[in-house]
Amino acid sequence: MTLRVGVIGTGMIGQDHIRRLTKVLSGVTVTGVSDIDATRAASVAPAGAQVFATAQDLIGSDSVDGVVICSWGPSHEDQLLACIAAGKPVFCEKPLVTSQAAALKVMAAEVAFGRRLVQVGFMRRFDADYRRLKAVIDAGTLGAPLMYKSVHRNASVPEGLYTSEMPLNDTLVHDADISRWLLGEEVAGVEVRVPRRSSRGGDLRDPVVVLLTMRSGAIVDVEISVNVAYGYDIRGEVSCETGIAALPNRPATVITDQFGIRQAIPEDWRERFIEAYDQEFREWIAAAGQGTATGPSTWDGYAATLVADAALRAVETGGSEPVSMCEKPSIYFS
Ligand SMILES: NC(=O)c1ccc[n+]([C@@H]2O[C@H](COP(=O)([O-])OP(=O)(O)OC[C@H]3O[C@@H](n4cnc5c(N)ncnc54)[C@H](O)[C@@H]3O)[C@@H](O)[C@H]2O)c1
Ligand SMILES: O[C@H]1[C@H](O)[C@@H](O)[C@H](O)[C@@H](O)[C@H]1O
Repeated sequence: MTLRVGVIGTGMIGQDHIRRLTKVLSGVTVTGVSDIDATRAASVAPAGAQVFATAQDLIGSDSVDGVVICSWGPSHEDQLLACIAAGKPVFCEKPLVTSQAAALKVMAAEVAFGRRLVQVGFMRRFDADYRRLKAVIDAGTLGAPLMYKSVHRNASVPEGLYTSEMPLNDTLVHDADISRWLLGEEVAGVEVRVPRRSSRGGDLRDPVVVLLTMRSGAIVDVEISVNVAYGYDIRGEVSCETGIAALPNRPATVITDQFGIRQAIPEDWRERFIEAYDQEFREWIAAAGQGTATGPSTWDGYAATLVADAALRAVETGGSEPVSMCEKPSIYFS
């Protein structure tokens, strides 16, 4: 069976996902696209795909079995609720939504539907290196994890569009999710420290250091820098009782020339996580074909939203902000 997919939001990542859905992956075809910028949608629509005037038209169409949401975060809530109302499996780019209230609304709708329909785009969980790191921690041979260091550096961010809240409510969500997944527990509290500002970002609050205290007492420290110029640099290191487990630096050809001996650094997330995005969609296509979803869920999106909200509060208060979650609905136990 071929899954017929509609893509909402045809900007940077929407176009990259259209490329993988049409040129890389099998068992899937893009039958529709939609964007508030209709010219952009029309210019990137693959051959044979219909350009829908609105996201709601796309979601309701008989030619769409599953939906991929790549619009801006604040639009996700309405689009997710429409997908759930239509009973259609949906892959939604992070962040799931941008407020706790919205996350609870989406969760209530999915629970009322009775099974998972939503997969959130936390692609790190599909990255082979992160999967190997988790396997080492889960094996328990290094003892209990005590600390995790997560480094998240972007070369640059879109000027004017990326605001001072976004390191905490757009970028941090990846680190929050991967920390919960690697350590197998929820976040209990969040603190934020703001070091000397990088002059490269103008008024942008950059970098930031975020401390997550997990329920066991394990501590995660996250560096978020979004203007480092040299490339997209993602690192992770777990300190356990009797050893350390760390992500490898990505293998790359070693170049020797007049500038020295060096390895290239990925330019951005598209390059660094190219295989992870392919794999998250392979798994989504298989699950969506069965009318459901797999991997990061609405619950995980909700958890990351709470961490983002707490981080934004912590910047204001300068203290530790608690994270308290509602009871986990049974559809999210796998
Ligand atoms: N998983 C990742 O690594 C990753 C990487 C990049 C972006 N993202 C996420 O993907 C989403 C899109 O990011 P981007 O970088 O592609 O942004 P972008 O600005 O390049 O593209 C977003 C597109 O969505 C369209 N859009 C906005 N609101 C819409 C609506 N209500 N209906 C239809 N179209 C709408 C815009 O016109 C634009 O074309 C964001 O949520 C972002 O956080 C995730
Ligand atoms: O939307 C992007 C994307 O999620 C990247 O993976 C992250 O590194 C960026 O900081 C964020 O702005």
